[in-house]
Amino acid sequence: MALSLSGFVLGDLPQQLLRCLESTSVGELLQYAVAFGGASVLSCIFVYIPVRFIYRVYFHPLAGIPGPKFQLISTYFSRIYWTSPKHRWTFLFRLEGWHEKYGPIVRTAPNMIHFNDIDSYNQVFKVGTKFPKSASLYTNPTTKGSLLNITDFHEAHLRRSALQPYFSKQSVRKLEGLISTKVTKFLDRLNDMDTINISRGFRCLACDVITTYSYEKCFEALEDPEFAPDWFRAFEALLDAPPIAEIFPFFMPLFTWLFENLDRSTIRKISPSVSAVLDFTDQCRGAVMRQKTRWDAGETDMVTIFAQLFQDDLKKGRKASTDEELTADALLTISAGMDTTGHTLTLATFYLVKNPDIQGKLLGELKTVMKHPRDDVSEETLERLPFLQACLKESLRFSHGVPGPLPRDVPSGGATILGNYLPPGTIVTASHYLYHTNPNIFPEPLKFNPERWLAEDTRELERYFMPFSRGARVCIGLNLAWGELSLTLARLIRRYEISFSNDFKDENMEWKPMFVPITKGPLLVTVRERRE
Ligand code: HEM
Repeated sequence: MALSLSGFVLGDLPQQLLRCLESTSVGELLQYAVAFGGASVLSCIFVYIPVRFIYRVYFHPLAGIPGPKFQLISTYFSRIYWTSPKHRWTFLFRLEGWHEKYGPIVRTAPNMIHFNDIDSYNQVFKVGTKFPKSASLYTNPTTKGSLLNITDFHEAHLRRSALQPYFSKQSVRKLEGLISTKVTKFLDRLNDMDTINISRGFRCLACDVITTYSYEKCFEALEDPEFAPDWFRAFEALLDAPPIAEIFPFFMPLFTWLFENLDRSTIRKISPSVSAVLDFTDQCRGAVMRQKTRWDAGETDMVTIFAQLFQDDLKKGRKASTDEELTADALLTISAGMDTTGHTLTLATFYLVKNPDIQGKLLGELKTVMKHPRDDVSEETLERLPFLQACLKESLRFSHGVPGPLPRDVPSGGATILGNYLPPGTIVTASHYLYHTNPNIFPEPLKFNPERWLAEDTRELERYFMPFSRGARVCIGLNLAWGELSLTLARLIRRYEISFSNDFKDENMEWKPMFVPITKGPLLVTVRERRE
């Protein structure tokens, strides 16, 4: 029987529909479903998407902001395009070209703009900013519950102010002996290795510093014969998440839920990397929970960055962190401190080996405060060495911290950027990479040239230098990072003659802008003790 819709009277439409369905065969129903589905897809392709595109280009509140039109077709289309093998990890570099073509403000998605203008950067990334972190990026399940993912200002301020005292310059100075001990261990290890994957070595060093510093429990990554503990390789594998996770981000919570609820041996069979990361998370949870138990039992005299988070702060109205939040922050401090510091030291070493004249000048300066190659030195002394500081700044400029784009939301009430009104909810983005490579500020930006930091007036360079980001969400570990960077680089260069290993190629240092920059391959070196 043909399904007739003609006789329906609105009042008893449900009954009529039921009767009609009863007398319809399954085959006919399927035919209708296919026809309906097909019609929907066709009207979506030929009506909905074009109409929406025309609206976005000509009538949307951001229509006046120039930018590539193909970015306005569909978010899914863009995600598929930018995760395709040819274009994956190239978005950041394409931004450069767009800014050249369209000017300092570019519309990069229907509801998103990117700006390349230092005054606007300082407007958005300042202390007391009204632009919160955007949930469009800070929802990564691996950092769920941690400080990094908090978008609410008040909540972030409470969490930061509980952690910050442990990362003040004074606190870091007190634990300088700890950093020095780990640096000595790292340097001694290099002596008995042939070809050294120093990219991993630096990360293991940073891991051992931050875990000892955070909760007394050193993870002993430097003990691994190849500087490659299992969990560490797993992190490397996971950083390169499959494109499908980027195209359909809403599947991520489902995967996370699945992995949280399957038993570990099953997960190991499905994905050894995920299983190793979960083991590592358990290790972090175990370390921080052991401390919490001791704290709750009244044993408050211990090294921990979590002391304040273990308890309520009634005065400020902050509740003690949950076990999940403590675990997430433990994981965050390790991953945030390990990769960024490791990457910067890798680039510093690469450029110093590549430029023997620069290395020679640095060595000369180091000899003025370290008479013998194996001498220890304090950070305070190193702070007075202008060329070392210049080399570190140049390495940080090349490493970018988090290259971008970093998204922030326009607050209620809207905002004006570069003369353009942006309605509330617009996502504004900025990329540290573009400031660090601005040729008007850093002539020959891709040349490693520490001398630029020794000019008489470097105020303009400093204005464009933000490897630790700026403002309300500036890196919490920057004092610790400076301590690690200066002590490690100074003692490494003073103690060893370093050469590239035969297996090393310069292309290894090309990098992909994931959330942090990841080089194409490792820095492989050989070392020889300086005999003096
Ligand atoms: C060379 C070393 C480092 C660089 C270049 C660096 C860079 C950065 C940058 C650019 C951000 C802002 C990210 C964003 O807005 O999404 C950040 C955040 C953060 N960094 Fe670092 N970092 C370094 C070392 C460290 C260390 C050693 C720690 C140790 C605890 C650390 C802990 C953090 C934390 C917890 C945050 C999140 C802050 C928040 O969301 O409020 N970082 N870092």
